[in-house]
Amino acid sequence: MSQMLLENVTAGNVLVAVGVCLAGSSILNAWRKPRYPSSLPRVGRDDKSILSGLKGFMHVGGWLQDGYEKYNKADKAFVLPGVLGTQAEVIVPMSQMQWLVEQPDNVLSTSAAHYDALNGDYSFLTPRLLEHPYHEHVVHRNLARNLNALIPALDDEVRRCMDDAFGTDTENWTSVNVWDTLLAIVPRITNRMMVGELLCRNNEYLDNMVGFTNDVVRNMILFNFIPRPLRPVFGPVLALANYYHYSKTAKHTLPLVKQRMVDLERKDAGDPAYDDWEAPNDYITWHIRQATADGLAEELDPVRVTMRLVPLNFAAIHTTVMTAHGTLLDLISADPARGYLDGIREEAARVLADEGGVWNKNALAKMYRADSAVRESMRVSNFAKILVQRKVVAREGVANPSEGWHVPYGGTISLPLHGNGHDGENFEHPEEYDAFRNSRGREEFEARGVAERDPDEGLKLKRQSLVTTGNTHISFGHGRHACPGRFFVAHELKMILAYLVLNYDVKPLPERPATKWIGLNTIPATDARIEVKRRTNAFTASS
Ligand code: HEM
Repeated sequence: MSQMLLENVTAGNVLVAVGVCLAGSSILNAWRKPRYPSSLPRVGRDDKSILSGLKGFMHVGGWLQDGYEKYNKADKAFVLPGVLGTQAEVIVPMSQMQWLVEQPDNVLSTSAAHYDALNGDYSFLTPRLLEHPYHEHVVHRNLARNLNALIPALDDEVRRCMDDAFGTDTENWTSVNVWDTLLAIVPRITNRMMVGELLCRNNEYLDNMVGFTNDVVRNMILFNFIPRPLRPVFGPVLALANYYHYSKTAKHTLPLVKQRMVDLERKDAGDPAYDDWEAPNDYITWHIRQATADGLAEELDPVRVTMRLVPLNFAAIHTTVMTAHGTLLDLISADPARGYLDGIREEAARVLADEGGVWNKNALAKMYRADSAVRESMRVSNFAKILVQRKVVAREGVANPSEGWHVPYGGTISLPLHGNGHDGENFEHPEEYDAFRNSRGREEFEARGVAERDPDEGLKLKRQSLVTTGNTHISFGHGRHACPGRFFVAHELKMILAYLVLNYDVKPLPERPATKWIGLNTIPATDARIEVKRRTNAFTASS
């Protein structure tokens, strides 16, 4: 039987099977799509053929831009068609952002949009994890308030893993693949915050956590080709790799979580053996403390805690790696005459000298140039074309007060990240990477005497920081569901950048390795390489 099956696996048969799946997917997609009002203008394909749907994958970015120029800039929403397995969405103008993000969660839901986009039915071990994203609540409540205390640990981890990844050879140039290097650095630093010092350096744990996030991304692509009625059959098969990778991480996290629960209980009970013990400042402690305070027995199951680490790593790893990758390539391929790397080097050395040579909240807050370089890269080298997706979960749908249209239950509404970030009315020379675009004004303001500083102007300039989301900066979302990890990311990326420029010379790249687009998402230039050499007068950040 299996012999017969194998004999039938020819290129032709595979193509036919893929074609049938695509056709089925497109037909079912058309049938189940939410009916958007006819008063909303449409962009993109004007016929419903499968071929047009397939070609749409290549053209959807252009359609989105057309809609942005024609409708969003005139304060109007429009419908962007779905391509392949994705669903059509309503793209609202930035003037409606406040309305969008202020809708209650039982009308427009962030988590339901994430659940659909990430295939929450299958890709995250149990649907419960994304149906009730308790890990997000824990992060919202705990990360920012514990961040300052985490800085010395992050600094320590940055130094260690940057030395490991970039080497310490002061004689020869070393060529490194930027993507792979960041994948060796970022998960480790991020997990120092999530699971602490010992586990964050465990390669088996890290490799499998990264493996899991890759599984989710791969499934996001593959599910597009599987018609919805067939997903209960194929979904569990696609999720096998996710279970495998999770179980390899749980091998390490489960004993840690169980031990932490015992330690916290004994400490709280006043056990004298724990007089000198301090609870580690990491996600595991925050989760146990938060779930205890919230009285949620379900979230105190040690297995559940280990599972929560998985979507959290998913939210943190690729987003940060893509942002760091974009920023490094933008900086290194900019004209050296613009002095970006030297400028950040000068800033980092000056700020660290002022603060006694160690990173702390004040020192990091003064890294205006590094802060600006990252924010500007998120604008010009955006990793998605639309963002801030919300799903209509109110049975009666949602009505828009500005234009009067109504979107039914199941519809999706988003913001035009790319159009807004590349709009000449928002940014002078919008296609140019101007690393210090957001820091020049701040530096100039700081250089004035105190009497000459207008506090309102100071406040306005502060809004140009990486973590301040708003009309012209939505890369972290906006409103109450804006990324709660962004304060952590700002610290992490500034420390990485500072360590790199203080301790390494980097050869400029003649041109920016190209980013490709697949539908509305980027495929970063994962083969890009840079050459680095350890500086003989290296300035170890916390030495
Ligand atoms: C450069 C890196 C990152 C980027 C670009 C990024 C971007 C985003 C965006 C766009 C959203 C969705 C906002 C919305 O739909 O309105 C989001 C949500 C979220 N991010 Fe991040 N993120 C990054 C890093 C992190 C890190 C390191 C963590 C964890 C420590 C994290 C945790 C979360 C969580 C928990 C949410 C869900 C918030 C909610 O729905 O209330 N992110 N992020």
